[in-house]
Order: sequence, then structure tokens, then C-alpha cells
Amino acid sequence: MLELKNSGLPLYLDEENHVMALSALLTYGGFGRKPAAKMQGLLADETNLPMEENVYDVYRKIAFPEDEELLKKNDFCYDITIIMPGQINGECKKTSGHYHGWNPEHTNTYGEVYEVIKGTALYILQRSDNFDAEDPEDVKVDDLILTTVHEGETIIVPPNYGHCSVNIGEGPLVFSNLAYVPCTVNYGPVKHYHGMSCYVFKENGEIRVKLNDRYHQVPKLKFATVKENPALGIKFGLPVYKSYKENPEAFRFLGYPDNYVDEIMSMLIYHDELVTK
Ligand SMILES: O=P(O)(O)OC[C@H]1O[C@](O)(CO)[C@@H](O)[C@@H]1O
Repeated sequence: MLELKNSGLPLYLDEENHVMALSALLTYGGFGRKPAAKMQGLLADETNLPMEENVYDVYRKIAFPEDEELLKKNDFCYDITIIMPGQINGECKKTSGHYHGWNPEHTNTYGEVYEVIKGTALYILQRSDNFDAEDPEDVKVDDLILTTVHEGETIIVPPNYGHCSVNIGEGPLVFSNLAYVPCTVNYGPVKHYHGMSCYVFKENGEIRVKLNDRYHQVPKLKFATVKENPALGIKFGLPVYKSYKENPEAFRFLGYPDNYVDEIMSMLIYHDELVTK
């Protein structure tokens, strides 16, 4: 069993089947699995799909009992996703991809915090101001950023961006999310276009990106990595769970996104090429 030290929590990974074990000191609210069968309609090539093969697991609402009250007060949840290693017909394993819904109290949708505990993540971030258009054919993607996040680093998924997590490393990708519970999730537009605006492949160890031609128009790809922002509780090397516990007020942006959009966007560092390692 490998201790998932970057989480700062007593969590352990079975290195053979990539199932996570939680110490009995922690409570958790449930577990969900997405095998390839449940990813149908989202993958680049679905020929001879290995239906039973696991793509990812999500462990929801992890906490120490003494922290449950604080999480409940802020309406936050801390979950862990494990994306399995490997590819399906060359495409790196990934989550379904979704947008967060609008909320009448805010101009911007909710963001969320993703902390890479083990492995290397590529987050596909795509902004659409009309993702909820009545006719999904009208949906327009205005910005597309492929953001690489290394082990021990954290990204704030910016408000208004649909997001999909891709495992580009060799082993499993383990990441946590700290998110605002009342945030609604919209899968429809991503499903309509058979995935996000691009697909990520690994061929002979090289990462390759292919645009999804079901989208009528895809903006120029941008490539990014991330930087920390202690004012928003994001300090690399300091587990998000711990950072939140020490300074819950720093994470106010999760429930009140409107005043933080520019600051969150400024945490992305742009590059000319995709960062793969
Ligand atoms: O399968 P779903 O619902 O898209 O969830 C995938 C991801 O979304 C989250 O719920 C948060 O955005 C994560 O917990 C998980 O990685």
C-alpha cells in the first residue's frame, strides 16, 4: 500500500488495482465507478470498447469527523478521484467532462479546487458563455486551455470553464477536489459533442492532442501550467485539506466566485507548447 502523502490524510493506494483504502479515522460518503461502458458517447474511438475496464473511481465526502461541521457550515465537500492508467484505443483515460450550472445569485459559475496527489494531470478547460443553449448546436466555445498539473500542485478550475481531467502520466492519477456542494453540474453539451473540444492520446509514450471535429469552431489551443496563490489558500506542498482547515476564509471564492475570476485566471502560466512532463 502506498501512502498518499500529498493529501495530508491517512489515505493509501493499492498499487496493483489502484483501489484506495481510508483509515478508520476518516469518514466518507460513498463511492462511484465509471467503467468504459459508462463512457460511451464521450470517447474518440469506441471500436471494440472494453466495457468492463475501469476508467475512474470517485470517493466522495472524505473528512475527519471533527471537520464535518466546518465543511457543512461552508457547504463544501472534499472528494478524491482516481483515473486509472492506460488508454482506450489510444486515448488517455479521462473523466466525463462537464460544466457547472449558472446560479441566479452570481454572474459567474462556481469554480473548484483540484489538487494532484499522485501522477500527472492534464485538465481540459473550455469556456462557453452559452453552454446551456436550448439547441446544443448553438453552443460556442470561446477559450480552450490545456493545463498540466504535476504531483503536489493544485489548480483552481476557473469559473465558467467546462472541465475534464485526463491522466497523462504512467501510473494512476489521484486528485482531490474541494467544491461547493450547491453547485449544479451540466453534462448535456459535452455529451452532445461526444466529449470536450479535444481528445488526448498517448502514442509510443508521446502525448498528442486531436481537435474534436464535431464542434463547429474550436478556438486556438492554449497551453498552461499553474502557480500558487497563498491568499486563496493554494500553496504547493501544503495539502488543500490542511490549508482549508487552517484558513477556511481563504477559500471563500468557492461559494462567491464573482470577485475572484481575474485572480483565478492569473494563476495560469501560459506556454507555447503543451507541457507533458
Ligand atoms: O463523473 P463526473 O460526475 O463527471 O465526475 C467527475 C469529476 O467531477 C467531480 O465531481 C468534480 O468536478 C470530481 O469529483 C470528479 O473528478
